Amino acid sequence: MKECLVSPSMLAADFANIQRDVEMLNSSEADYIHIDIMDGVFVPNISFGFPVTEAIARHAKKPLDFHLMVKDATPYLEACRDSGAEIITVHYEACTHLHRTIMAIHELGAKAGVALNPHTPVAVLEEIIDHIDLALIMSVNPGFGGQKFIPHTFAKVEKLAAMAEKTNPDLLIEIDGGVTSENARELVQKGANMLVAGSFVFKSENPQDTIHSLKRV
Ligand SMILES: O=C(CO)[C@H](O)[C@H](O)COP(=O)(O)O
Ligand SMILES: [Fe+2]
Repeated sequence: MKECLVSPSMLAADFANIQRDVEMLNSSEADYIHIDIMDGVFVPNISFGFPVTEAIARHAKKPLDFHLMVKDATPYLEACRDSGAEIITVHYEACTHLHRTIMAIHELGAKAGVALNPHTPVAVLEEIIDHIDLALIMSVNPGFGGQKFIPHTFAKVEKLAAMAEKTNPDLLIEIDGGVTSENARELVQKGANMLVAGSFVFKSENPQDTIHSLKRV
């Protein structure tokens, strides 16, 4: 049995009952709370903005893991940190000056992550892997919750884990999109150590039990 970190995504929470859902996560075995920020430009959807993330932060007792699906993350990094972000993840595909962005996140005192879309090879991380705390492999095309897991993700996780082993063995390898108990075991076997789950947690009969089972794949 391998234990991994679980970061349930608030994208699948009931937005009319945010406090209730955050408190449910507080008393669960979740390690983080995943916050999806979408700008309607980098991805064809808009999720929620900082007034909402601040409300989440007011009630959250778990660290917040921000996933920025925005065309230009720079103007929002400080607001993420002010909203309690412990991890701030930006997309490789959206950052021209990725190294500068990673440094800016670290200067704010947060952990820095880089997310890769399904079509982006993990090899693009080669020159930045030593400078980041987390790599997020998207296992769906970003923008929406409740999509089907893309199986090619397994091979990407395996490649990334091999890369990380050489130079950054503490790297968090996070998988996001369509994660369920069906694919979680293989993801962890291939080297993932942090799972995001939105629909699978919030749409289940007992979200706390579901989180418990994901931690023990
Ligand atoms: O980044 C995301 C979408 O772009 C979400 O974190 C992800 O989709 C989680 O939702 P689900 O587990 O329902 O797929
Ligand atoms: Fe996400």
